[in-house]
Amino acid sequence: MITVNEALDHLFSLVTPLDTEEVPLIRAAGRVLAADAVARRDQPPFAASAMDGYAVDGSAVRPGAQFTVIGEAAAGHGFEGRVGTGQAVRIFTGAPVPDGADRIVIQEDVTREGERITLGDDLGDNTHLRPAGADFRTGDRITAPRILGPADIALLASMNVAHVRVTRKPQVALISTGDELVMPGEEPGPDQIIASNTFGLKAMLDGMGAEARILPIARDTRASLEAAFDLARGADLVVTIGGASVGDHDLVGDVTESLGMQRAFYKVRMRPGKPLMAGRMGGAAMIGLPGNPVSAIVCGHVFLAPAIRAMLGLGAESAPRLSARLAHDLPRGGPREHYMRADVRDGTIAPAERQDSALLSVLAGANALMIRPADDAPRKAGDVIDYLPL
Ligand SMILES: Nc1nc2c(c(=O)[nH]1)N[C@H]1C(S)=C(S)[C@@H](COP(=O)(O)OP(=O)(O)OC[C@H]3O[C@@H](n4cnc5c(N)ncnc54)[C@H](O)[C@@H]3O)O[C@H]1N2
Ligand code: MOO
Repeated sequence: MITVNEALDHLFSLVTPLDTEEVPLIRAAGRVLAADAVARRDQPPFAASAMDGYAVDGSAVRPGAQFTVIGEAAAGHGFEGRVGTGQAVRIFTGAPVPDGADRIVIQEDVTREGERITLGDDLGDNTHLRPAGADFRTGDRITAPRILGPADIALLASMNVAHVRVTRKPQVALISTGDELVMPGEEPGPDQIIASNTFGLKAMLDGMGAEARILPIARDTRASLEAAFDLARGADLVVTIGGASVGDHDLVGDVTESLGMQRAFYKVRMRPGKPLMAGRMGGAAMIGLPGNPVSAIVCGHVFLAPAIRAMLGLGAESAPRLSARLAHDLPRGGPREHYMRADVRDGTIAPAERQDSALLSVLAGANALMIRPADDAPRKAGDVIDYLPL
């Protein structure tokens, strides 16, 4: 059986960064920037006031100094003239600072009578002025690749970049397999359960910038599975769930082989997730996940997420790990790398008591997958151990 890292390397060789498309800014949040975006202007485009007050020549500012107000500068309406000796312009936040002025005295520090102002005693030395280009200048760049968050979107808008080039969304087809499954909301028979894995995986995939399609459940017959693969045409990645193991009704391996899949690997030395398979089928990458709900979601974090990031042009990297101190002693580990549902709090990590790969409630209550290497020696409380944050 191959290791998790070997399986990941195979997976990265099955996927490539996708082509790109241009989208309006309003559609760009969460997308991956695929080409540098370049500022089309300076911000601010002029020296601007940071406060409401009076614009004056800073060299004349001292307690008790007097000025004559000769006009007004507001945001969107600058003052056309020049501020001369002994003169001031009433100014508001965001307005262009008029020629001849290089300091704003805030209105709290001023007494005004008619057009005459007198400065107070405690003026400080802040000029309350934002120089032109203080935020960014024409030609400044936001470099690709980068997942565009709200601050990036605001910055792009401010740069007057209305369209950006992003990586196309990976199209993922999700196929549940099994006679026991019905969709949420349907009435299950006495031997049936509700399909959950496709829903959890779709949430994960859509959340990271892919577009996942849940296909109709494939029944445990070759014809039904073949029909599902037919519906998956056009996807960049086809993911099956269940039917991957060695039982008489586990058909995914056989059917994909007869449909021409070039298999890269089958079975990984990990727990949960052992009966994982992957390869290329038609124009798509194919990953067969084990059916146990926690196995499918754990494989989603460990394999699907890095594969999607690679397709989005974000590089071929395993899921980022953090580390914490063990809350209590652990006995010797097993022969497979073990991804244990765990709770991290204040730098300490405690694995959940129950680790059966069918227990979704335990997964939903966890905030980390603690990683015990294969054949891990017994551990002591306080030992540092890696985990994937959930
Ligand atoms: N003799 C052996 N038996 C099993 C082995 C083995 O090595 N030898 N491996 C076990 C391991 S580990 C796993 S994991 C499972 C995986 O088996 P399959 O991938 O074939 O999955 P199924 O048998 O189809 O389903 C397992 C389990 O999960 C439920 N399931 C399936 N799909 C869904 C879904 N979309 N939503 C919710 N639940 C789902 C299914 O009803 C089963 O209960 O095999 C072990 N057996
Ligand atoms: O690998 Mo299975 O996924 O241990 O339950």
